[in-house]
Amino acid sequence: MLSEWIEHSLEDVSPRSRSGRLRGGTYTLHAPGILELTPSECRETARACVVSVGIHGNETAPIELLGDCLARIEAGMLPLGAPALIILGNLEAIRRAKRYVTTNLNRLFRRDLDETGMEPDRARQLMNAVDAFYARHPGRERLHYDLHTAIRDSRFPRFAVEPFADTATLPEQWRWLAEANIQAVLHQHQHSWTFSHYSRHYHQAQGFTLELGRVNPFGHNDLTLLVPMARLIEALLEGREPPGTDPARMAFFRVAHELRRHSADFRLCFPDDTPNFTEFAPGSRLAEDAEAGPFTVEGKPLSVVFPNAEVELGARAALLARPASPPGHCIEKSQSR
Ligand SMILES: O=C(O)CCC(=O)N[C@@H](CCC(=O)O)C(=O)O
Ligand SMILES: [Zn+2]
Repeated sequence: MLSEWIEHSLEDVSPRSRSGRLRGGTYTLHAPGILELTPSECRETARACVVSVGIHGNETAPIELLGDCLARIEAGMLPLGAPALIILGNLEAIRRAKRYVTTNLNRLFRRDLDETGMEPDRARQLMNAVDAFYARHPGRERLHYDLHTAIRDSRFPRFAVEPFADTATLPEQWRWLAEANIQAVLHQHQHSWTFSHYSRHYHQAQGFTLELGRVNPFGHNDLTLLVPMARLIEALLEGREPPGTDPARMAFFRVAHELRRHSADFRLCFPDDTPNFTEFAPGSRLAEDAEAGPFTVEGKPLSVVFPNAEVELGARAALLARPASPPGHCIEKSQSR
């Protein structure tokens, strides 16, 4: 059943049964694309894990990676030892191989959301599912990895976005992510209302958006590059303590400024295929907007992440970041980089 869940969810096939047994536990299908795994025995070290993929419909590598993990659980190769909520985010967008259908789902995860439509309704359903899941596992450390791929190349193809929130990241996370071959970390500077931010902000979870390479159609992803990330997710599903390594092998950045598209007459002043984390020197003009005017780099260089001039009006068109110190290092060190 598990190995067919993704396919059946995308084909909108009604499940024969909404719950059942699997090796080492049970599964429950709460709604289309929302699957809970409950181990017969939870390990002491187990976290309450939310793993989400396909929040953007054209980001297929994480869906393939998750499919492999589920197949391994079903085959008895991966003994379930942690409660897990597995989410296929924007089913209709995945079917259409599009980032979203009417609006970007990954900007809607807020409890005061009052928009209506397919994506807002899905955001509410996913928020309710996460709320209920964490409530079923009180006292257990909470974790949420929201897996994505980026539209363009990157100086660091695999990187983590740490949402802005009051909840501090535990040092073990940096160690696990470094071992999972994450190459860089971007600290957010303000609330972003993404899915990983939701779990961090409202549930104090260790939540991250993980960018795992570039957008590709199904069947065109090189999953060998993601083996270390798959091992991390498998360790978490087993309820084992994942292995870690020195976080200083990752590059750390902090968002200094967010570029927003204010008018229809908006453009980014660099080529469309500029890789993420490309650095621009002071004096470089980065954007022109009929309403907000030009944006020029001032002071120290800025690195551009997620540039996209085609976003909806009012939405984020790029993050602009500067190097930051690795956790546990002093500020002076980062400034001298
Ligand atoms: O490559 C891009 O421009 C977008 C890739 C993507 O979907 N990124 C996420 C990041 C979420 C975050 O800021 O935590 C997004 O834009 O939703
Ligand atoms: Zn995405």
